[in-house]
Amino acid sequence: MEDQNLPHHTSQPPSTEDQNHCTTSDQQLQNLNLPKVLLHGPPGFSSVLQPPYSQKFHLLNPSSLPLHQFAATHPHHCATVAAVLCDGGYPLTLDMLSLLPSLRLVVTASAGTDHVDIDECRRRGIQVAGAGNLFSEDVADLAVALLIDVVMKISAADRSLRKRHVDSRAITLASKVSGKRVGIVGLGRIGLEVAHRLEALECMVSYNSRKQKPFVPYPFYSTVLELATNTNVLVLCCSLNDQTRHIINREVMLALGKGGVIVNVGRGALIDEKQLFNCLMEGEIGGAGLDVFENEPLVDEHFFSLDNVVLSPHAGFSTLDSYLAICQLLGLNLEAFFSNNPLITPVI
Ligand SMILES: O=CC(=O)O
Repeated sequence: MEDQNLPHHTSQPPSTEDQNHCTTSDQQLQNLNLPKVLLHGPPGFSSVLQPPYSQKFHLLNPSSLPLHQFAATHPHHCATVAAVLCDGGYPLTLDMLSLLPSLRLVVTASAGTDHVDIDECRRRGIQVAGAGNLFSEDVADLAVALLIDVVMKISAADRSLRKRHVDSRAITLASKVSGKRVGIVGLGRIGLEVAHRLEALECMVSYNSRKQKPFVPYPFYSTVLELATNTNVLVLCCSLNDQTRHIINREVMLALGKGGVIVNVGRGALIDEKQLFNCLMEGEIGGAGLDVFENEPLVDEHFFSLDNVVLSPHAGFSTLDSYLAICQLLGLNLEAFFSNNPLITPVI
């Protein structure tokens, strides 16, 4: 696979060398009775499964080959793969799943599962485990950091200073974070973490989600349009599905208004990105902080020219602490499944 298709989740820190799928005969003998686990992620992905877990499975690592080519060249392996360990940036579509007739488990190194055909997994009785809440705090921290950066124009001021525009204060008048009316779209674990942080910043939090949450004190709006109408900032924390794709359209952006800011730590396609660019250009909204993009890992370069946009490379979960924790969690999920125990962080 091309380097440019490498995602985010588990591509760092630098990995040990990939395990080659053409194993030596000694290894083959050793592996005979071990469950076959196919690694579906960026080069270096094999390093996410560390000892002792890596020794409990027969790992197949086709990292340089797309899955369908691996299936064509190694049909015997694909016929008996019992589990797939995948990265959030690597899709597992219906077609791909059909190449793996013995598949019983998918473990993904991501909290989001929009890259996996969950309906097909459910239909075939394939269990799925994800990152659970492991990244929630990191992602919430980043969401708030992006919000503060856009509103207070920190990155813009930094760029200005580096260009020796020493009197940059004149052109980078920022606005206050405290007192902002912030609408959170999707009040799951990440959304709640964002809300708690914003309370400390004296923002007024409200939210939209599929259902009103009786246990939270924040005002609920049943549509994103109403939420946008009543807030200065939207923070997108919901998952991507058919109902939420382009949930932030031009109408919502216009409702948010000229000083409005959008922060996205969910998935790129929650926003109609072309309309976002147009609204930013036309001054219909004030700014955006984006950690996720519609065509990841590519970023629409139009955004590079906008000083009121802060960009981050889908890095909400990529602290070293969380990387170490996800490595362990992936192994624990595999081990649980093959010992007939419940998954640690089940999705289905
Ligand atoms: O985007 C990050 C994740 O889904 O874990």
